[in-house]
Amino acid sequence: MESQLISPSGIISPVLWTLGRPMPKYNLLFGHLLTMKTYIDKLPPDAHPAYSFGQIAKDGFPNGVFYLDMWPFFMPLLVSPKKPKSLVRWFQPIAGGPNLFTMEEELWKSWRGTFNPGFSQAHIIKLVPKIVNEALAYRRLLFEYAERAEIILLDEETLWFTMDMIGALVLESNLDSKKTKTPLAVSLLDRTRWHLGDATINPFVRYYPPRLFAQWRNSKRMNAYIGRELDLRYEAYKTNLKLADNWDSKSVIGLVLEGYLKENGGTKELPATTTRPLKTLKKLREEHDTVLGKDPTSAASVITSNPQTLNQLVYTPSVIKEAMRLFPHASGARQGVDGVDITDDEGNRYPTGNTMVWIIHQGIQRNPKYWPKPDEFIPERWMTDPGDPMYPTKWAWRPFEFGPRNCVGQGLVMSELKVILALTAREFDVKDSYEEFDRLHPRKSIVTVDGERAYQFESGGAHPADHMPCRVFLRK
Ligand code: HEM
Repeated sequence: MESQLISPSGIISPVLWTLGRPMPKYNLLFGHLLTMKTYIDKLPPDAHPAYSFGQIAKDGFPNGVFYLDMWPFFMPLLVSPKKPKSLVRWFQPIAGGPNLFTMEEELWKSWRGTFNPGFSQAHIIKLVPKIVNEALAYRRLLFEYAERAEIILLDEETLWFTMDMIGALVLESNLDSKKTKTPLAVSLLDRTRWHLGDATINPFVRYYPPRLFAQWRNSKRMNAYIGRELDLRYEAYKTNLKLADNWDSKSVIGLVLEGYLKENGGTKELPATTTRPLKTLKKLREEHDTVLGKDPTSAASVITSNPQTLNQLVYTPSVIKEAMRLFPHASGARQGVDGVDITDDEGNRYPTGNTMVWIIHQGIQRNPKYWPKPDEFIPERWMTDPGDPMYPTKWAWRPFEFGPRNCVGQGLVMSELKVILALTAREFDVKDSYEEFDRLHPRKSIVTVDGERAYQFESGGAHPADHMPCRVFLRK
C-alpha cells in the first residue's frame, strides 16, 4: 500500500506545516500557490502540470514525497481504494456519469467483474485480427503522408485513429471517425481540447463560459451516441439474436452487456446511459525480421493467422515500456484517510488524512533512485535479469498503476502497440519536424522542458507538444 502511494505530491493544511512536515516554501495566506507559480513560470505555458511537481521533488525531496497546499484549486482530500472527489470532477465531462474510473468501492467491484472478461488476455488474443485490420488503416495513413510529403501532426492523427481502434474493439463499430466525423469521436476529441487539469489555477480559464458550454454539449452528444449503441445491442439480445453466438467476433461491449444481463437475470433494463538513436530502431526492425519474416508486407497475415506470434516479440515491448516510462500518459490519485500513512524508502511516515495523494508518474519514472540513467532511452533495461544494476525497480514503472483499480485496458493497449509497430516500423522513417514547425510558427515563450521539445501538455491525458509535427518517409 505504501509503495503505491509514494508520491511527489499531496495536499496539506497549515497544521502539517506547523508540524514541520516536508513541503516546499509555505505561505500562510497563499499556501503553495506562489511556489507553484515560480515553477510554472519556468515552463512552456502549456506544459503538463506534472512537470512542476516532478521538479519540486527533484529540487528538495529525494524520497519523492511532499505535501502541497493548492487550496482552493485542489480540495483538501487519502488512502484506500477511494478515489478523490477532484478526480470525479475531472472525469465527469468525459464519462458523463458514474464510471469505472471513479466509482465507489462497492459499486465498482461488480462493474469491474463485468468488464474483466472483455479485457482478459484470452479475449485480447481473439481481437488481434481486428487490431491488425485497424493498424493497416494507420499504415495507409502514413503512406499517404509519405507520398504527399506533408507535415503530419502525428498526435492528432493518432487520436482519430485511436477512436477507430476503440470503436472496432469495444463497440464493434466501424467509425472511420475523421472522415465521417462520428459524433462520439468529434465530441470526445473536442472535449479533450477543452479539458483542464485541477492544477489550472487561472479562474478566467477554468470558468470561461464557452468552455463550460462545450463540455456540457459534448457530454450530451457522447451519451446519446453510446446510449443508442447500447440500446441496439440490448434489442438484439432481447430478440434472441444473441451477441454470444460467435465467440471469436464478440466485442468488448458485447461481453460487458452479456455479463451485466446475466448478473441481472437477463431481464433488467439497462441503466440510463450508462530521439532515440537509430540503434534502437535497427534492433526493433531486426526483431520484426526474425519473428515476422523478412517481408514487411506479410506481417499482417502472419499475425492474423497466428496472434500468439506477438508473444515472441521481446525487444518491441521493451521499446514500448521505455517510451511509456519517459513519457507517461496518465497518473493515479487516491483520497487520503485519517490513520493511513505513506511510508517512504527510509521509513519516514506521511499522514494522508485531509489530503489527496497524487502519484506523479513523470516524477517516479525518472527518479535516479529507482532508474540508472533515468533520462536515457534504454529499452535493454527491460531485458535484464534480477541482480543486474539496470534491472527495473519493482513498482517504479506505473503507467497503468497497480492494485485492483489498475488499468483494465492495459493488455489491450500493449497488444495494439505491438501490432502497430510490427506493421509500420520497417516500412517508414518518421522524423520530427519541430525545427520547421517553429520557423513557421515562431513564438516568444519557452518551448522546451529540460531540453525536450516534445514535452507533454495535458489534454485529457498527456500529449506531445504541438501534437508532434513530423514528416514520414518511405523506406527504400
Ligand atoms: C496508453 C494507454 C493507457 C494508459 C496509460 C492508461 C492508464 C490508466 C491509469 C493510470 C489508470 C488509473 C489506475 C488507478 O487509478 O490506479 C487507468 C484506469 C482505467 N483504464 Fe486505462 N490507460 C490506457 C488505456 C486504456 C484503454 C484502451 C482502456 C479501455 C478500452 C482503459 C480503461 C481503463 C479503465 C476502465 C480504468 C478504470 C479501472 C478501474 O478503476 O477499475 N484504459 N488507466
